[in-house]
Amino acid sequence: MELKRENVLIEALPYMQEFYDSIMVIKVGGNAMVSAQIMEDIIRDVVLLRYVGIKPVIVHGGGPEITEKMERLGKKAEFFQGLRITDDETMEIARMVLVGNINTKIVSLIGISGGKGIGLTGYDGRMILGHKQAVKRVIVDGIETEVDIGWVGESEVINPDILHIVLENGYIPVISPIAVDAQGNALNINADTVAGDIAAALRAKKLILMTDVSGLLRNLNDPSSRVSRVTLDDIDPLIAEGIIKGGMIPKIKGAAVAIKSGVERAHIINGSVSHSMLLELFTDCGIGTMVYGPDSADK
Ligand SMILES: Nc1ncnc2c1ncn2[C@@H]1O[C@H](COP(=O)(O)OP(=O)(O)O)[C@@H](O)[C@H]1O
Ligand SMILES: CC(=O)N[C@@H](CCC(=O)OP(=O)(O)O)C(=O)O
Repeated sequence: MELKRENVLIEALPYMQEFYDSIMVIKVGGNAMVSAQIMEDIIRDVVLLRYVGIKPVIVHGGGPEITEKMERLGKKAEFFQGLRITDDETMEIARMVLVGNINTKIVSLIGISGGKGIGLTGYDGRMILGHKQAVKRVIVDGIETEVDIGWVGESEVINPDILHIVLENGYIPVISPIAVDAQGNALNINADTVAGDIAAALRAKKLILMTDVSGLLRNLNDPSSRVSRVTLDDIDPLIAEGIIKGGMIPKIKGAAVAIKSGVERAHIINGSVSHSMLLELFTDCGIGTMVYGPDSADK
């Protein structure tokens, strides 16, 4: 039975009270931004959160857009264990797409919806300091081979000061997944990893990872196989069994990093379903997959 409109609002009240003044990190994946309309809807929902007293922080991806731009420039996109092999030219393209296109688009949409967005990268306030990932060793035809994945980084230190400053002044920070190393070089980091690290550093109330599937699925071809709750202890076995793979690995690992640092819950939800974030946050029917630690089994 459909809820009457006023009941929807009443049902939301305890959640609004609980979340008031808390920080939520929202990762919007390139695959969730499948259309301009979806992107507009997601951003409008984020502005709504700000107006009910939540402090949202957006971390955005853009993997499919980087690949498309590379192909248009005649370059083949290559990945190693889900990470984009990033040579000098790829780094330039990634910065162009992430910072130049997607970040400014999101900031602009926030403005159109009546909020105040501010675009940031790891360079700003030295927010994400990192280093290049080590050369990988793999066995090919029985021979150990080295793979250099280029300017792919991992974060060492997150300085959240700049985020607190802009949040306290009513802005919605929009972060591109670019870090900086000690020499000032740009590093490409998976956006789920950045979102987990930022949520951890801010001790956010929640981390919300928006993607193009309804959550963690036991069987990728069967949407009804969604796992609604996952504890930290479930994660390694699910990866070892091959149930969690590809793009879901950095998501679940980012969620785990956040939970271990005190974030109460992480949610993996389908961003391409209209207003999925509002349903997750403000209604009794949790959607998607919730990742939680030993102390937070409730919704
Ligand atoms: N067990 C799983 N459940 C759901 N999705 C999975 C699973 N294992 C791998 N995936 C893949 O992860 C993808 C989401 O990650 P990704 O493509 O990186 O999205 P985004 O751009 O939103 O970060 C899904 O589209 C799916 O193909
Ligand atoms: C190192 C690495 O792979 N970085 C990612 C950064 C963007 C990203 O993570 O975007 P999605 O969230 O849309 O996948 C990339 O170059 O694609």
